[in-house]
Amino acid sequence: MVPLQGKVACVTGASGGIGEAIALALAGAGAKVAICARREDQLARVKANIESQVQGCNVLVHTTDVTRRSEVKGFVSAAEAALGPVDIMVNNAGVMYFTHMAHLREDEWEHMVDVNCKGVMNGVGAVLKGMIDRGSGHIVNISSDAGRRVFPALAVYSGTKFFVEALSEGLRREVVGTGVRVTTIQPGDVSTDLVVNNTDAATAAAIGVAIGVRIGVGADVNAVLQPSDVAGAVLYAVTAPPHVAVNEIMIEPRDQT
Ligand SMILES: NC(=O)C1=CN([C@@H]2O[C@H](COP(=O)(O)OP(=O)(O)OC[C@H]3O[C@@H](n4cnc5c(N)ncnc54)[C@H](OP(=O)(O)O)[C@@H]3O)[C@@H](O)[C@H]2O)C=CC1
Ligand SMILES: CC(=O)[C@H](N)C(=O)O
Repeated sequence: MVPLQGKVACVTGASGGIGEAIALALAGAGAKVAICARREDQLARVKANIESQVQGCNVLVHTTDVTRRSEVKGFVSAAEAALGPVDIMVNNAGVMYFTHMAHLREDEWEHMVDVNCKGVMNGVGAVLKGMIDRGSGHIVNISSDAGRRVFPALAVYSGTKFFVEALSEGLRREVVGTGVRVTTIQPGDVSTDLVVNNTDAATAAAIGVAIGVRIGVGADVNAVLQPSDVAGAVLYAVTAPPHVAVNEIMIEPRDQT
């Protein structure tokens, strides 16, 4: 079954982790896929991976920093020129730093706001008018369970994900009647490299989390999600019948408290 045949999908932050899995799932469902992130070598790896698994697929790759509005518009323009109008925009790029605020990692605070908040706004801004003009389109914002409750040492990160929730809910209410749908996905712990570049070892030790390694290494299989689990939630939302709005999906490992 190819439920997304003829559809065009853009995925930000698709050089690994959840974004890679989402791009693979959308391509597997028949969509023409464009991916972006900053690391060219990893984007090339993802393109090769998807094309080896999905017959006839040709993934468009665009090096993009989502904090730069012009680059996100450039990504969408490149996708539209090569593939056609964007039907599905997945704003997935994100960063997370475990850090206590008293440690004043102000650069990390700002980086989270820039990528997680401004990056999502830039993604919305690049596709919204076209979707409204065409009377159809689906914006999927990758939030977090941290967009629903605040976790230790994630004050700023949780703030950014609460922002994603508020922006998405506000947008959804504004576009009612236009044919555009908006979904947030709120994953719990997923086995990715999200905290590999964390540096606040004192905070990590204090709250008992592992940084500098892939999330979930050594964890019980029921205590961590795989990126493909999150991709499945995205696929559910974007393949729902046109009259159905899947506004939010919280998906956590069975044994996460
Ligand atoms: N893993 C988890 O437990 C959870 C993750 N999430 C969310 O899922 C999303 C994906 O994270 P995940 O896959 O886990 O983490 P990864 O670190 O594996 O992936 C993050 C992706 O974002 C990209 N990215 C980061 N900064 C930028 C930027 N400035 N411009 C463009 N792309 C950027 C990275 O690419 P590059 O470095 O090449 O630019 C990479 O492709 C994030 O929004 C995260 O908050 C939500 C809940 C749980
Ligand atoms: C709060 C969390 O750690 C969540 N798994 C996320 O990475 O967003």
